[in-house]
Amino acid sequence: MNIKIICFGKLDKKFFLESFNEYASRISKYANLQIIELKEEYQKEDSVNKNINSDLLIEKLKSYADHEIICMDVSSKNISTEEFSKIIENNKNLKQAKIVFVIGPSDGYSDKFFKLNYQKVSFGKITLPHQLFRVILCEQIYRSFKIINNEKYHK
Ligand SMILES: C[S@@+](CC[C@H](N)C(=O)[O-])C[C@H]1O[C@@H](n2cnc3c(N)ncnc32)[C@H](O)[C@@H]1O
Repeated sequence: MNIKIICFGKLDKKFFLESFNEYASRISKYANLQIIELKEEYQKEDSVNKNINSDLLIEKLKSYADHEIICMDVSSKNISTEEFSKIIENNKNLKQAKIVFVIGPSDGYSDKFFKLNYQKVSFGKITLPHQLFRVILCEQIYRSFKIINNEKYHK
């Protein structure tokens, strides 16, 4: 199974990198994880940055039309870990499945992006910084595999 995370920028803090590497290594037992880092525009006005970064994302996602695309968005539908694991599990053929999770830009998604109606989910109504969110998303992906495989994991 192939899982991609499209996100903006790099992990530049040692503690985030170490945590991410730990979960990436755990996930590697279950899936092929690939991180695609886009260069974020942040030097212009917020509204301009938002459009430029969202347009970049829209272009990038065109290459993944054959993937299930899930955009992570604070203000969208809240889902539990079990519901999140179903998104992974519901891919009919786990070996062939291709999922892309998207971590959005710092200024959020543009109206144009929202109009494209990608599937969007939230891990709750708190806004997490994108580097920390990458770690949390990987932990939830790992946790999902433990649930799917009925394996023991600390609560
Ligand atoms: C710093 S946040 C962006 C916040 C932006 N102001 C907004 O309202 O979308 C960067 C990205 O992290 C992800 N993110 C952060 N907290 C999240 C949460 N609680 N649920 C889902 N995604 C989250 C989203 O993909 C978001 O686009």
